[in-house]
Amino acid sequence: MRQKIVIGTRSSKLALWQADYVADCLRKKYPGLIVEEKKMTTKGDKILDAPLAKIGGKGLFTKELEAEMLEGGIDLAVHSLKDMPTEVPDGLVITAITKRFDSGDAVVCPKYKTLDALPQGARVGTSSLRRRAQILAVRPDLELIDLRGNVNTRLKKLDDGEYDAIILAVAGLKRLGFGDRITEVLPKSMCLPAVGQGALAIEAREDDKEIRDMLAFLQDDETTRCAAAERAFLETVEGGCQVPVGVYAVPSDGGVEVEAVIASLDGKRRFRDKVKGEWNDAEALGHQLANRLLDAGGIEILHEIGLLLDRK
Ligand SMILES: NCc1[nH]cc(CCC(=O)O)c1CC(=O)O
Repeated sequence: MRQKIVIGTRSSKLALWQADYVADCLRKKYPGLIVEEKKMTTKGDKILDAPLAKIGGKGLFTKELEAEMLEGGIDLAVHSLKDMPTEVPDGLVITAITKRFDSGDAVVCPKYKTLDALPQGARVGTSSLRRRAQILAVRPDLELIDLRGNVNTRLKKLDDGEYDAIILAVAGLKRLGFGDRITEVLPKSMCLPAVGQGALAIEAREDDKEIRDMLAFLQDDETTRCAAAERAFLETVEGGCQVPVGVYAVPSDGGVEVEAVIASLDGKRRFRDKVKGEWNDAEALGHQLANRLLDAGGIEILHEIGLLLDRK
């Protein structure tokens, strides 16, 4: 048993909440263990003036932490699973995925409350192509405007009157104590979440058996299986957080059901479908669903967006 563990984290309030959460779980489980946090800045934190989709690049929020872990400067990193690229660098693994409580997307709109109630042409802030496409599909009249920055900054921009409504992950808002600002949770029938949205990924060195054993208790098996299906879907459509795809896996009849969408940026074309199967086939189901949506026409959308270079 290690006497001291160093957790690497980004320094946004949300990232710190997530690192603190894991640190507290570790201290409770292993009384006497010294748990330290090392705050780091990633490329995604530095570039705040460009839309995420334009900066591109995988691992925008993870790379610097991963390099530090490989060097031995930190023992583990806590990430939002949704920010994790499907490929983890050699020598590292996602060693545990924590229980997901909230997977959905929220509307924060003090004046009109719901998306339906927004007046014609209202200004809606989101930096996610996935949210943009799915919202335009039902409300093509709305003006979608890019919104960057951490959760606190985004809420401030709304309060300053730059937007009529903004869309954020339910999980992030609740973690930071802003659950009461949510005026609507978008139904999954309208808006499918990002891969892994709401779950935490704990990344460690692959060969660090001691740390990995110590972290094993944080793993939630159900969430892990669902995440496997969702990440397999993403792997096949080949994108990061910033492609207009949504996917959501849930336990169903002792197995798993996976539902996904690929949508054009204007929301006019949408390919959405679902598959159901055994727990053990979670990954295969994710791949299968991705291929089905690509074949149905999704592949043209991804080509248009220029994100899909090579179909695997
Ligand atoms: N891309 C930023 C990001 N990464 C994780 C979350 C929220 C927490 C989560 O989904 O687990 C957010 C903010 C948001 O999308 O509103």
